[in-house]
Amino acid sequence: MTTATKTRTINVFIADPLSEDGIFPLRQEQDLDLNIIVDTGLAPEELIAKIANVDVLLVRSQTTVTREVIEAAKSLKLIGRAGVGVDNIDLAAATEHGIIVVNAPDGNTNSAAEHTIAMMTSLARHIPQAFNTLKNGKWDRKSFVGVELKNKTLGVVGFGRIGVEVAYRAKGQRMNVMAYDPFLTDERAKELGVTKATVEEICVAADFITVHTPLLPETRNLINKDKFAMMKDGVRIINCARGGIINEDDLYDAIVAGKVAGAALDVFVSEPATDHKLLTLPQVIATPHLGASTIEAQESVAVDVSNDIIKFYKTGTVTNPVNMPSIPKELLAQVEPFFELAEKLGSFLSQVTTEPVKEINLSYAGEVANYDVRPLTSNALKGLLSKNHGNHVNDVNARYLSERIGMKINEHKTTTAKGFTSLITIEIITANETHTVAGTLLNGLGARIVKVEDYVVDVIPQGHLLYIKNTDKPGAIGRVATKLAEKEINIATMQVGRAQVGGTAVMMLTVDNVVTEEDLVFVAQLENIDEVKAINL
Ligand SMILES: NC(=O)C1=CN([C@@H]2O[C@H](COP(=O)(O)OP(=O)(O)OC[C@H]3O[C@@H](n4cnc5c(N)ncnc54)[C@H](O)[C@@H]3O)[C@@H](O)[C@H]2O)C=CC1
Ligand SMILES: O=C(O)C(=O)COP(=O)(O)O
Repeated sequence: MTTATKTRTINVFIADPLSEDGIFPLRQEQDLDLNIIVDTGLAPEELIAKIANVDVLLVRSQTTVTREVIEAAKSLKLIGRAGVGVDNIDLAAATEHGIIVVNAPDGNTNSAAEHTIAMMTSLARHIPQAFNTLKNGKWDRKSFVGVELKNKTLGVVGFGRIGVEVAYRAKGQRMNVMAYDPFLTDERAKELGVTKATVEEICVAADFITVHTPLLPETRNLINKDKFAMMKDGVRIINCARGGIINEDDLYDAIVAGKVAGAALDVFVSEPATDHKLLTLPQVIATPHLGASTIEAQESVAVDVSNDIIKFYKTGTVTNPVNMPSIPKELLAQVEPFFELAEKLGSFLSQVTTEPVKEINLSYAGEVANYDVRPLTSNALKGLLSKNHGNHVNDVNARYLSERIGMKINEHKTTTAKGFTSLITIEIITANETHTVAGTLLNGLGARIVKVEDYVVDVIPQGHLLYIKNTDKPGAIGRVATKLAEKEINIATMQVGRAQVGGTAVMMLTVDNVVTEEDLVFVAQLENIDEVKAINL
C-alpha cells in the first residue's frame, strides 16, 4: 500500500483545463510534496514526451490517454478523470500496468441533466435557429413554430445518475417518461413514476428520446437505422452522453428522410467536431460538449479527484475507482484490516513453493464472508506475485497478471470459521505440490497465521520466519536452536506442531535477522530435518 510521504516529490500533471477552485485541495496539501504541472491542449506526441516522470495524470474528456501514453509513463500510479466518462482512457492498458483510474461520478450529474433539458427545450422551440435568424436581422415568426413538451413521451435510455435526474425534470414539464436500463427494477420505476420499457418499446412510443449510457461496446450504435425505422414520424433525439451511442450516419439519413424532426447533440464521435455533416442540417442544434461545463460541476469534479489523489497517497485506497472493485465507505472500514493479512498470506505461500502456481483457492469464513471479498483476493494475489513481479504488481493488476499467467482463481465463502470470528484460508496448487496457510485477525492483537498445511500454529505474520519440516523425533528442536545460535541468529518465538506422534512435524520460528541461503543449508543438514524455508513478511 502506498502511504503518505514528504520524502518524494509526486508529479501531478493536469492535461485538461480544471477548475482552479477544484484543485485547491492539491494546492494546499501540506503532508505530501506535490509538484503540480498544468500543461493543457497537448497533442498526443507532446503528452508522450512529457509523461515519463509523471505520477498522477489528471484529464477531462479532451485528452486521450492511449496505451502509448500509458507505456511512456514510467512512474504513473494514478489517472484521475475529472468527470464521468472514461472512454478516452485505455482502461485495459492502465489495469495491465497497475495504474488506478479514478473518476468523479457525482459532481456533474445536475449540470449534465440541466443541459439535457435545455437542449430538449431548445429543440422543441427552435431557440438557437430563431436566435440566429434574429441576429441576422430577420423577425421571422412563421418558421419556428414549435411543439409543447407537456403530455409528450420522453424515452430515457440509460437510467443512471443523469438519466434519473433528467426524468425528474421532464416530469416537472408534465411529460410522460419511459425508461430503459438493464438495472432498472419495477419497484424503482414505480417509485420514480416512470414506465419501465425496452429500447424498442421506447423507440415505438416516444416523442423525444434521450440517451444517458456510457459509451461501451454494447452501447455503441445502440440507436441505429433499425431503431429509427421503429420510431414515430417527427421524433426528436437528444444526445448529451457520448458520440457513437447514436449512429451519426443513420441519424443524418433519418433527419434527411423526414423521420426525425430534429436532434440536439452535445457530443460527437470525433471531437472537436467543427465541420460535421450533421451540423449542416437546419434541424440539428448542437453544443461543443458543454454538459459538464458549469462552475459548480467543474469545481465539484476537480475537488473529488483531488481528494482521491490525496487519499491514495495517504491511505493507499481511493473513493471512486474505475478499474478496481469499489467498496462502499461503510464496508471499507471493515475489510481494510484484512488487506494486509491477505497479502501476507499470499506472500507466505509464494515463499513456500518454487513452482509456478496453477490454481489458487481462497476460502473466506465467518464475518469476512459477509463482505465483497474481491479486494481481499486482489491483495492475496498481490502478495503471491510480488516475489516475481516486485513493485509492478498491485491491487489493480494482481488479478489481471494472475489470469494472464493462466492461474485459476477460486473464491469460496462459508459462514463457519472454526471458532474464529473470521478466517482466510488460501491453498495454492502447483504441478507437484499443494500448500495451505490460514490467517485471522485477533481482536486487539492483530493478524495471526493460525494454520500452515495441516498444522495449527499461532504466528505473527511479520519479519523473518523459518518454516521447518521435520520428523517428530526427540532432539530436533534442540539441534535447530543450537545451530541457529552458532550462526548468531536469535530466535524470537517458536511454534511447533504435528499431526501425529513420530510423524511429520513443523516448526515455525520468528528470528531477529535475515537467514541466508548458506545458513539454511546448515539447518537442513541436521538430523531429522526434512525441509527448511526462510520466509520474509
Ligand atoms: N455531455 C457531458 O458533458 C457529459 C456526459 N456524460 C456521459 O453520460 C454518461 C452517463 O452518466 P451517468 O448517468 O453519470 O452514469 P451512470 O453510470 O450513473 O449511469 C449510466 C447508466 O447506463 C446504464 N447502461 C449501461 N449499459 C447500458 C445499456 N446497454 N443500455 C441501457 N443502459 C445501459 C447503466 O446501467 C447505468 O445505470 C457518462 O458515461 C458520460 O459518457 C456525463 C457527464 C457529462
Ligand atoms: O463527465 C463526462 O463524462 C463528460 O463528458 C464531461 O466532459 P468534460 O469533463 O467536460 O470534458
